[in-house]
Amino acid sequence: MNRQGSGFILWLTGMSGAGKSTLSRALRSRLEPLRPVEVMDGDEVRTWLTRGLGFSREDREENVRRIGHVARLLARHGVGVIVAAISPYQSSRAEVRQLAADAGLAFVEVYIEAPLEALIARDVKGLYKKALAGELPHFTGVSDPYEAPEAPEVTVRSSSEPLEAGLERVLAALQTRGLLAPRAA
Ligand SMILES: Nc1ncnc2c1ncn2[C@@H]1O[C@H](COP(=O)(O)OS(=O)(=O)O)[C@@H](OP(=O)(O)O)[C@H]1O
Ligand SMILES: Nc1ncnc2c1ncn2[C@@H]1O[C@H](COP(=O)(O)OP(=O)(O)O)[C@@H](O)[C@H]1O
Repeated sequence: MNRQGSGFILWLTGMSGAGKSTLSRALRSRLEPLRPVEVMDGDEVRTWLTRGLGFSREDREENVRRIGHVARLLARHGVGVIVAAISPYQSSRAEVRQLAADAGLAFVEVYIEAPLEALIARDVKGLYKKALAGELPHFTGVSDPYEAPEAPEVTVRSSSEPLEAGLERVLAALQTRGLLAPRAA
């Protein structure tokens, strides 16, 4: 346990449009009154921390590694860090989980699952249309792999359950681990 007792990394993984940003915003609203919280969203992180990285395997691994490093720094000081990144490779997610474990920090992996057909139908950003037309190489789920987690702490099925249901399960997972209490003074 770290000195301040309650820093953690809540890692949301899933394909584009699965609902990572939506769930992270909902989680932030619920957690903020209780404790310090930061959201690290792939889209935003790529504008700052990992600007210049692309979507090759090597670049995605580097992206995830840097996010994991900063998340650990924050969590070590008692912040509840919510990461929302596709993070498609099992080995990368295992690496950041290990980083957290080495620092004595809780790591809670949340898999946001939705069938590809549902994501194509949603297509919030119009990226699937482009990818299916062959205009976006290395697009996760279409022309690039997504390795689903085998044993995530929580699975959220965003195409078949309301946001609130998944949200409550994630909060319950934090509660069970004693991570919802306000940070000790
Ligand atoms: N080729 C390709 N594949 C997947 N996603 C793409 C791609 N090109 C751009 N985008 C946009 O980048 C966002 C994903 O960035 P991440 O940092 O989360 O990706 S990763 O974890 O490094 O795999 C992702 O955001 P989300 O839709 O919020 O997941 C997309 O908007
Ligand atoms: N549990 C849910 N039930 C129904 N629709 C959802 C759910 N979660 C997310 N969505 C919808 O799916 C889309 C997901 O977008 P977003 O959160 O930006 O995904 P991501 O960050 O994974 O790319 C949004 O339009 C959102 O309203």
